[in-house]
Amino acid sequence: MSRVHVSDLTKSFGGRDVLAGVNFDVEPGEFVSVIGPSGSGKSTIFNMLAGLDTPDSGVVEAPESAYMPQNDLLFPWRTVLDNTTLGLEVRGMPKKKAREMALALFPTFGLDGYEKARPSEMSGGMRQRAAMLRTVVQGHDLLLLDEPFGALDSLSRTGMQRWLQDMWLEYGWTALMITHDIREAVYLSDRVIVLSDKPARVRRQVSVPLPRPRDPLIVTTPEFAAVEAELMDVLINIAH
Ligand SMILES: Nc1ncnc2c1ncn2[C@@H]1O[C@H](COP(=O)(O)OP(=O)(O)OP(=O)(O)O)[C@@H](O)[C@H]1O
Repeated sequence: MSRVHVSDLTKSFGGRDVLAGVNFDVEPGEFVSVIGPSGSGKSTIFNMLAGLDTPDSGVVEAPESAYMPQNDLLFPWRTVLDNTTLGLEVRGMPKKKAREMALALFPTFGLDGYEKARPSEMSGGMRQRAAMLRTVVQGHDLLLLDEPFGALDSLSRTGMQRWLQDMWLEYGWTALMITHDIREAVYLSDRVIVLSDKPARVRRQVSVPLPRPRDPLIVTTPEFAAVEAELMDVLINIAH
């Protein structure tokens, strides 16, 4: 089951409350974004979903996940192929088999011909796709994406958002994504969870009832703008 269930989650660090009772669910196959003020505990929640940290109290139920952290964390001295096999090798898969599995995904991820390149020889978008390939090849149903496109320029970012939507439609993952970009959240998501300022609670959940596949120009429609405005309004009220 790839359902995510988070209930009454609390966490403090050094006596300072960071999470003050966080509740949300994510249904199998749903794409949900999490936005909120800086330092509101988004990465802390993801660490718990990934099993890297434990809550002080509350319940976290999530299937085994593939976690793609904020920066791509590719090793500069390894080739792209050897970077993408890393997750499988760590889990004990023989190198040959790991390479076969990763190589099969290279065309889909737009990385054909770059197997032997080093990360420094690739664009930011390609590095992100390589990091995503390394994540996806591990075969988990739940994708945790922490600001996957934060380091990219706006044009590459738009291209990558469209690409991610296509991948998600094809593979049917359950996806949770942290982003600071309201437009990115609306474009990609079925639902957006807005966290309050620290200590975090879920302030609002906003559904995005826009049809798929979504053309990048959907951002210019009144329906898109209405969802964007609702989110903007919640976030501005948190800040003041
Ligand atoms: N291991 C830790 N030890 C101490 N404090 C921590 C630890 N992890 C997180 N924090 C603190 O908890 C708070 C929430 O951090 P977190 O990284 O979850 O926020 P965030 O919403 O992801 O932030 P941003 O949007 O800036 O990435 C911050 O004040 C941070 O300093």
